[in-house]
Amino acid sequence: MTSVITAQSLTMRFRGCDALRGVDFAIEPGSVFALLGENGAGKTTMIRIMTGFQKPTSGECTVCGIDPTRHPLEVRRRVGYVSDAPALYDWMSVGEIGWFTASFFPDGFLPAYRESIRRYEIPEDRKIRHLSKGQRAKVALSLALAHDPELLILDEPTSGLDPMVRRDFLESMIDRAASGRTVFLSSHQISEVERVADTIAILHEGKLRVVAPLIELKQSMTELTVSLDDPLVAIPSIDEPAEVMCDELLGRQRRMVVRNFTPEMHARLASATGVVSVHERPLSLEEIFIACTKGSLSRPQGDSDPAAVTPQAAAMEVTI
Ligand SMILES: Nc1ncnc2c1ncn2[C@@H]1O[C@H](COP(=O)(O)OP(=O)(O)OP(=O)(O)O)[C@@H](O)[C@H]1O
Repeated sequence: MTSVITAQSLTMRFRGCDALRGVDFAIEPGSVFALLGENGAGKTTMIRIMTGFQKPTSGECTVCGIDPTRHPLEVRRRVGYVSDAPALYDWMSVGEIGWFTASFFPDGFLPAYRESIRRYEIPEDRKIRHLSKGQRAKVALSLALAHDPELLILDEPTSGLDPMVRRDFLESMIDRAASGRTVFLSSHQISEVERVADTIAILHEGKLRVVAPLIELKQSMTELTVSLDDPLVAIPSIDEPAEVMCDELLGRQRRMVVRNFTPEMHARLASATGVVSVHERPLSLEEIFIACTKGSLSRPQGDSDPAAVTPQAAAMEVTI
């Protein structure tokens, strides 16, 4: 299957800031792919590169098989894109902006746009500058969808929409994916994303911490609570294929979020000297997000636990 979007070692360095640090992923057609990340994680930068508005410092990206750096207009013709702050011509009316945009697309754009505007109950003769924030978002979405693009790229698509419209809109994304089209969205709204996305990527300080199908991601992450005899006791290190996403010491309890933790590792940990008990608990997507975005990646840390090891916990770790 040909990927709709690919990113290879994508890096974006602004003055004094590494917005993206070696990002790799590939998105297959017919999926709803959600890019999650805290403020400043690099989501908009990623989208600006994909849509040809930003040239990466290094690395490669393709969108619908096209390099957006070399052919930005071609990419923008093929995809539907709504930015986090859609720039619409304020002096046009809702009808005029549809008519104007239709001139860049094949026949069929204008009737589809007008139908969408009618469903959102926005008067065609109203000026863009007189629309509410939510109405502007609806106009931007209608413009992005009217040519029925094979790929829809949405930066914070639901900000400004009321809960009813938000739900309907996100559910319509599932229908798009079912018909073979692809949706890429960036969001902070984890509970909403969880309802619609089939693949999740979590970006933290410009680095992708995880990219995986939602179900697989949730099955692979576990929270470990290790009760200890003594807070200074050394416990066996958790090695590959497992990955410690975060690690905290709370009194005599070590709390870790671990990916790909196996029953053998559990048995080894539970039988270690000084370990009283080991409890495992599945995590919600929100808890996974917090575990992946806690702490700073720029601090010098061990390879197996790049997220947030407390100094005490790091000092206690031994390899067996
Ligand atoms: N043109 C620029 N010049 C300098 N720094 C920039 C520029 N654009 C973005 N950055 C920086 O790059 C980092 C990533 O910004 P970006 O807008 O991609 O984050 P984001 O994940 O979309 O955040 P938010 O959720 O707050 O919108 C931030 O630290 C930001 O300050």
